[in-house]
Amino acid sequence: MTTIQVHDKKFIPFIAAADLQARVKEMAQQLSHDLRGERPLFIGILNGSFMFAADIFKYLSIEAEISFIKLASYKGTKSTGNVITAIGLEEDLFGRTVVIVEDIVDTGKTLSQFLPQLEHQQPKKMMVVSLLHKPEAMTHPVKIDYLGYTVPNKFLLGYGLDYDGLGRNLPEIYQLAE
Ligand SMILES: O=P(O)(O)OC[C@H]1O[C@H](OP(=O)(O)OP(=O)(O)O)[C@H](O)[C@@H]1O
Ligand code: HPA
Repeated sequence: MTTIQVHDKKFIPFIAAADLQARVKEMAQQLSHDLRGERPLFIGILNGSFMFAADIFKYLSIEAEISFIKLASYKGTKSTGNVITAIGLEEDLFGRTVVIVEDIVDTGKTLSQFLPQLEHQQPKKMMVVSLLHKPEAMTHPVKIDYLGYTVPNKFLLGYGLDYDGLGRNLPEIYQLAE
């Protein structure tokens, strides 16, 4: 792994592909243990989570379903601020064990606005799995039930994470060079 350039910025290696795979496998084993017999529904939040969701799902050893949704944010009224809606959620969550899969919880804004909407459907349990979390950036607290890595408040790239559309295909994670 060496320094790379994407658009106008330089990125340095942060988490190697083999380390990521080992950590994702560990998380999947923990989930398989904790959710045995539940037939959980995994919901990946597009676009960023596609690679992490595919890998963690591949390593599960229990019966499970997976679906993906895209979140769209539009300006609500002044009092509600931005409103986030889910596109593509066809499953009924009532009574289900639901596992939300994110690549990163950064400020926490996305999930803190979106999770209450899913709770309306009255799932039996809802939990959050995130590969990465930046505690220093958190302005909207979100409970993460399964976390891969706590990371510093620096822009990350690769393994699903993009910089202006590019870099999602990288199998390792890079950090913006100072
Ligand atoms: O905690 P937050 O500050 O809300 O940030 C986290 C969100 O940001 C990223 O998505 P983004 O909106 O960049 O869309 P993308 O997944 O399509 O890249 C990421 O996949 C999370 O969904
Ligand atoms: O660090 C990041 N990199 C790319 N996309 C992101 N979305 C939230 N945080 C990040």
